[in-house]
Amino acid sequence: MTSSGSAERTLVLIKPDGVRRRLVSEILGRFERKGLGIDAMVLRRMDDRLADQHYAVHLAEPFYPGLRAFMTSGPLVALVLSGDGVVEMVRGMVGATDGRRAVPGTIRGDFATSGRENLVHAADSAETARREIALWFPGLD
Ligand SMILES: Nc1ncnc2c1ncn2[C@@H]1O[C@H](COP(=O)(O)OP(=O)(O)OP(=O)(O)O)[C@@H](O)[C@H]1O
Repeated sequence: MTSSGSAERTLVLIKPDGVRRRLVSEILGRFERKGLGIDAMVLRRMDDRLADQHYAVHLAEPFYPGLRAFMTSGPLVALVLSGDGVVEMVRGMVGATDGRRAVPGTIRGDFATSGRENLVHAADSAETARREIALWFPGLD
């Protein structure tokens, strides 16, 4: 672990498809080469309870049961990235939700062809990032 003081932070997940497809270093490398800090990182599985907490806003969505089954289907990599403006910057690097519509040059645009198995999650606001970091890395300084 490294620490980068009080810079803005975001929570990113390299989803189970990213681990299965051996894209962890590719995805992580993009964030590193961009110049973002890695403040915390772990390989772990999401269980149903954590999925329900992480995706609380999506519990009632028709796609949620499939999303939960996918997100709990294997290990994923959770990480906290830091840097000025990192929340918006990382969302831009990840690209549109549906890999079929994501622009080339983005992670999903380059590597995903699915609306569900889209490789990466990134918090969508500073407030969401704080909530998700507390969920995945309780006690992180
Ligand atoms: N219509 C759908 N069908 C299947 N899965 C979906 C659909 N919409 C969203 N998902 C899945 O649920 C996740 C959360 O949806 P959301 O709308 O928050 O997308 P996002 O903000 O681009 O993605 P994330 O929150 O994972 O960064 C998506 O990343 C995708 O895996």
